[in-house]
Amino acid sequence: MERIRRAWHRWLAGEERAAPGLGDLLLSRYPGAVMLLDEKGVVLEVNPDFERHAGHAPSQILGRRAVTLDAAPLHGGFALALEHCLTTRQPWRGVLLCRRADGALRHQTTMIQLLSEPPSDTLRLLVIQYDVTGMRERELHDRQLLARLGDTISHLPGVVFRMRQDAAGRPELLYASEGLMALTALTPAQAMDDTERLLGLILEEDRRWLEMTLAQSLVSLDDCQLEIRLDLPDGVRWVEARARPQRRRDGSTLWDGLLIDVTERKEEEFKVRRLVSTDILTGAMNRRAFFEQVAMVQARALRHGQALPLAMLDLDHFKALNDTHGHAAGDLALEAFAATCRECLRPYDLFARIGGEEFAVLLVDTAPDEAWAIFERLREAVEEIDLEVDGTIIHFTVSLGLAILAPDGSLDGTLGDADRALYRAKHEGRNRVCGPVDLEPAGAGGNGT
Ligand SMILES: Nc1nc2c(ncn2[C@@H]2O[C@H](COP(=O)(O)OP(=O)(O)OP(=O)(O)O)[C@@H](O)[C@H]2O)c(=O)[nH]1
Repeated sequence: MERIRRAWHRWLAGEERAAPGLGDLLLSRYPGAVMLLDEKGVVLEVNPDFERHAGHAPSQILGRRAVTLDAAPLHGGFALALEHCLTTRQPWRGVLLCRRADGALRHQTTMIQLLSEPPSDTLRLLVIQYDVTGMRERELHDRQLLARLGDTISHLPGVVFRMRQDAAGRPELLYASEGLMALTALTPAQAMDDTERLLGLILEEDRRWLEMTLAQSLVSLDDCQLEIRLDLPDGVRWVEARARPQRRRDGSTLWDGLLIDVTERKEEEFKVRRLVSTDILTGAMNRRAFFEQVAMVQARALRHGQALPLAMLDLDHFKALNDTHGHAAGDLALEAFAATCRECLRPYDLFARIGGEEFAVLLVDTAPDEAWAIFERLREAVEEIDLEVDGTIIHFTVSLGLAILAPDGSLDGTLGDADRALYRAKHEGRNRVCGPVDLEPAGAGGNGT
């Protein structure tokens, strides 16, 4: 600005009129309108390109007050800006809405600088304008577009987010759309303020899974996708998270992604999975599901080098029960037997119907030397079932064959061992537990019949 002022002074003094100097160059090359005003705001001179930029021929404005350019000449910003400059003797910068001769309104970024001309110190005002209408329209358009986009995002049935992980892996939520509130009852502002508050909702097991998945994606820079559970006041909800990583030069990573509540879908999936993996009569898992579940439990046990107690269970003289009381009574006995087993076992032990009246149990997180007592209690509980059929109380018993599944052992092989132990139990009189002799407590066995 100071350079323009000095150049302007030199130009006014005629120093640079003979050969084009900086002032002339500025005036002829400046991509906007330039005016020199007297202290009353009357236009004394304009730059050569004035008409192109301001939309008025010099003849229309020279000798007239500059404020006539203002869209509201009487009380518009131009008059206030000039007054500000004259009273404070400070430059003024701002955007003025001006009207061209053809009536079009244009936004002009305006700088007004007070000049005092020596030796008389006559006051002059230098006004430099640059038409920013296009820029403002684009800005407005972008802002409207962003607002519409924000509106659309806030109506999405999910959450759009951006998260940053610093080089040390510390996460920080940079953005979350409004959907976060419906999903977690946290506002985006609360979650951005305290990222841990949001991440703390993830079940611990799933948090480890999330961290592992993010770490893998970071290495491959592939999209990551996983399902995690959030522990919310109204229960656990399943959320599908998808995110794409972008590595930054400072070692941090940006994750842009989506969170979608998939609880209903998961519940349907569980229902279907339960149906295809469950025996309808007894509610026990079926043979196929048992093999799948045992493989998972065994994979975990392998990490800890744990052996798993397994038993085959077979109702005694079941054919006779069917023959005497009817097949329906047999079904009732099977149901009562399964219910008793579930009562005696813990929810995470695996209990399956392997065949007709043949069942299998795998005890999870149980030392082999504790197994015998558990199965013995189960045997006793079955013995105590009073099954009422058509006014008659029926009793029945079960024989159990115990075996130990080594952490890296074969399930088929161990089921074979348990089957042989079961055969022994039948052979030795039924209603008893048989198994490896080293596990057998002194005086083991049931009330053999
Ligand atoms: N009611 C009913 N009976 C079944 C079902 N599945 C198998 N059974 C019967 O279970 C009986 C099994 O008989 P066996 O294998 O001879 O054995 P058991 O009579 O129990 O004799 P032991 O096992 O030697 O004590 C057969 O009569 C089958 O028909 C079922 O779903 N419902």
